[in-house]
Amino acid sequence: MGSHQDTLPTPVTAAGRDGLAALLDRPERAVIALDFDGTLAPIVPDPEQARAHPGAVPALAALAPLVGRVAVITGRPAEVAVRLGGFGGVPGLEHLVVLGHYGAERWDAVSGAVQSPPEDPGVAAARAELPALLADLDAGEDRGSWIEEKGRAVAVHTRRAADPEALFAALRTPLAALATRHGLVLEPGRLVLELRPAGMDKGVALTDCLRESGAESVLYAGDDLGDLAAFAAVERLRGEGLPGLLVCSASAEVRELTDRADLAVDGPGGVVALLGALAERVRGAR
Ligand SMILES: O=P(O)(O)OC[C@H]1O[C@H](O[C@H]2O[C@H](CO)[C@@H](O)[C@H](O)[C@H]2O)[C@H](O)[C@@H](O)[C@@H]1O
Repeated sequence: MGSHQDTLPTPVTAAGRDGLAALLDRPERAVIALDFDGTLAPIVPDPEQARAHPGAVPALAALAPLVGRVAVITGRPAEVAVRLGGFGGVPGLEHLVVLGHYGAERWDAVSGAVQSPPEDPGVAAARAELPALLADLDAGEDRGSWIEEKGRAVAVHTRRAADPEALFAALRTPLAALATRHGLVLEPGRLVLELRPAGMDKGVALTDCLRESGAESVLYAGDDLGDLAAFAAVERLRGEGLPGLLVCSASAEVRELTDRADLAVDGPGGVVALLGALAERVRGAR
């Protein structure tokens, strides 16, 4: 990896500068938590083709031994994020944790196993109704929608449609109604509408992870609407005295995180550069 020593950016907010200072002061008590798609992995049209940015695993592996914990918190099934990210069996990532399905699943590198709750029967019921509903709306696969089977959730993607935003907008209300009918919630994301069980979000997942780790500071990086719950958790915890740094992996597709972030970087490449610069700064201070 090249030198990042002089490239550690300064957060634009006082709270973010405090968060970064606390992280650098006691890195061994810091938690670094990151989203996967759009943050560690560039966005691509086919979710199965997504891969971690080539610099992501080396940067995480360099940083992880220097901090209290590194966690990936993702809407993906944990096993899928581990596979697409290439996170398993990596020297330096022996204690990595991947919290999948917005925190409902947990994979840890020590055991290599995934812990999951029982499946919600509402997901199977909603899944069974989806193809007919999309056909009734003239929004089937022939119109560019694509159903992602996620096991504990089901998602409808519109990125491949001729007008992805228009299809997304047209599907939002009917899919919200379908979710409600089956006791699920609708999770909107980057040209994706996911129907998933209620009761867990990235804010709950991050808060639990911080408590379990005895964290004294946190860095959270995300790019999409599902990351706002984690942003809100960090904001709340800052009010309770836990310093935190909010990083936005910025894109032209999502604006909602930029104003809430202490630091905006240019997509996964910017996140990787930030992680590398952090590792160098921490190592240099030893
Ligand atoms: O929480 P995340 O790790 O950000 O996962 C959120 C969703 O990401 C995936 O969809 C997004 O990435 C795809 C691949 O780049 C892209 O094609 C799609 O348009 C994006 O929305 C994934 O497919 C979903 O299951 C995740 O929930």
